[in-house]
Amino acid sequence: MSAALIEARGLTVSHPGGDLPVLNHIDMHINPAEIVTVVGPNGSGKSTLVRALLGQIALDAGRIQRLAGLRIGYVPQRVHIERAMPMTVRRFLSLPKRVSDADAAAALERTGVEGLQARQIVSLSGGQFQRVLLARALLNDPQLLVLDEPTQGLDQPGIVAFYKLIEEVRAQTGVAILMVSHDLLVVMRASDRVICLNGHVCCEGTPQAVSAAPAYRALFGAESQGTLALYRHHHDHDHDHVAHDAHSGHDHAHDHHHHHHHQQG
Ligand SMILES: Nc1ncnc2c1ncn2[C@@H]1O[C@H](COP(=O)(O)OP(=O)(O)OP(=O)(O)O)[C@@H](O)[C@H]1O
Repeated sequence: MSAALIEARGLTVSHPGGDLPVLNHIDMHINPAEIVTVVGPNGSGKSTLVRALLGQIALDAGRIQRLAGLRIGYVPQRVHIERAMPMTVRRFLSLPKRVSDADAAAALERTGVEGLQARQIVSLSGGQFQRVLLARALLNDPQLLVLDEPTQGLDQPGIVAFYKLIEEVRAQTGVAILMVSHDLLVVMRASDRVICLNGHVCCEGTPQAVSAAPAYRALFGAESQGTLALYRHHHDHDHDHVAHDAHSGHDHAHDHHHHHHHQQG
């Protein structure tokens, strides 16, 4: 039996009207207390994967296995959340489920925004709102937090601070975290495992392995050079994790090296 919190096998998903599947035969899992980040270009199916894992959309094929009674805290993309409603932080934390004042206060404190209860949601900064969303997602004591582009709209210091907070929350609570993100550099530092998605799983493994993988570098081009450089810089003396997932049985069909043979004239 698998010890994973959630596991997908052969996950294939199409959207209505789309002729080709958005996700093709995805195999993935998340272990307890693990921080896993899904990266990929726009439209590569990241949000679709998250919604499929949450059981929000129908599958064409494959299956998803969740640990019995798995508690998930979900923070959808911020752009999809209505913020204009007049509502205090305190009331927002009691939606959809009523929570005690003590629990609300503890959650805000844990995410570094203690004392904001009386504030209107609309008056919060982007970073404060993100932390309030995280506080709400933590209220049901989840075993798995799912965050879809949690740092969208934050500035660089805000992004760094948010990932630091995520790591603290994981250390304190043992929650596993599945994130979708575009912040390649920061993601690489804050994740235990990275899944590079482009309709299928292009490559996956430790941040270091993924940032060196040809499929990842082909997908992200110049931006990937930055993450690789970062890894060389931070892991110059680390010889244990140099090998990437060549032995994991994942699809490396897109990892071809092209050797050009020049004929001598
Ligand atoms: N409800 C839907 N109905 C039809 N097509 C959809 C739907 N949701 C997403 N799609 C399409 O599926 C593809 C994958 O979308 P998805 O949002 O999963 O990608 P993404 O990697 O999260 O993109 P982004 O980085 O831009 O958020 C896109 O081509 C998108 O237009």
